[in-house]
Amino acid sequence: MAVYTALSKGEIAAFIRPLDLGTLHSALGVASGIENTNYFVDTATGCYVLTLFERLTADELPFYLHLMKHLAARGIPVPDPVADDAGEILHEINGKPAVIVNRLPGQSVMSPSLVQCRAVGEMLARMHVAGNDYSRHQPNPRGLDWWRATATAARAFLSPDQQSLLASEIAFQEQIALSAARIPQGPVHGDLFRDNVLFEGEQVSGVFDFYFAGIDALLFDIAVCLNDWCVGSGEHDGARVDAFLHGYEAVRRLGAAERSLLPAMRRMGALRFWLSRLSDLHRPREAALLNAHDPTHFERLLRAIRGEG
Ligand SMILES: Nc1ncnc2c1ncn2[C@@H]1O[C@H](COP(=O)(O)OP(=O)(O)O)[C@@H](O)[C@H]1O
Ligand SMILES: N[C@@H](CCOP(=O)(O)O)C(=O)O
Repeated sequence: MAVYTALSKGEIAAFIRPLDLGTLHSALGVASGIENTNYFVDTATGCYVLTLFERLTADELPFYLHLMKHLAARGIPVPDPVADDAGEILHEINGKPAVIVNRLPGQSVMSPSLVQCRAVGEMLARMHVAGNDYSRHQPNPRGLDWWRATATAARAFLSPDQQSLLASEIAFQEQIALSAARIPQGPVHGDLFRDNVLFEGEQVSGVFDFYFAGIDALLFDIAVCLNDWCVGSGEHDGARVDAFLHGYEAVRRLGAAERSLLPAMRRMGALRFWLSRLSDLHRPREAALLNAHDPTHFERLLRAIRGEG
């Protein structure tokens, strides 16, 4: 994120007191990320991340928080929300919903090796398998309805050529929606970019930022990853794509229908992030620290996957 809500050390100390996390040693606002306010919080018992939700409401959060608990309980290295004495994992601070999770070890890798691409593919498949029996349901919050609404709002900022690309891509995605609904579905992370994964050497040590998760085609997650992890200077880096898919399929094989829908899903992933970046750019929020992402990157990628690059 950014730090949208500044918290004093005293406020953070008061927040963690009922959670048995020990004395507060330090609290540092985190500059990366764009959705929520995050603080790295170190206490006598360990290192944690405190997140204040700036857009999501308390009603919307249980799907994400329980998904993280579900995956953590099955050995996936994801943040595990800390419960209070009553077993409640969703808290409140300054009138906003808040959660505190363990800080995962490792670093994000912006230029992943083939071995790291394979490792993230394998981890994604493990997440998909582990999420198979997750019982809560919520549609992908960045699905068709959201694209339509966001495209309408973004239109004023686009050239005629961009408007026509947007309209034609949404029409294409509407056409394939039925086929996409017939391939394997389950909880998807929805935003598994390089900055949401941590590595220790070649091993994935953490996957975080589940706040765009929902139930959707598992292939959507694969497409989002290929669009971020396996893109070099052009549309895609074939060696990285192969490494990622080999890793994924070592755990979960793709069906024939999934394979044939992959290019369409990659278009869907590019559309989704083009739209969200446009929306963030043109409707920026107040933040003490905020780094906006470039929408034109995904416009170019979308054109390239459509064969118009
Ligand atoms: N559980 C965690 N363990 C380690 N680092 C984390 C964890 N959660 C967040 N971070 C760090 O905080 C930064 C911002 O988190 P992120 O979830 O991307 O924010 P936002 O939801 O605002 O986009 C990340 O880039 C990462 O460095
Ligand atoms: N990954 C998205 C932006 C979402 O921000 P995050 O920091 O919450 O991952 C993008 O690159 O557009």
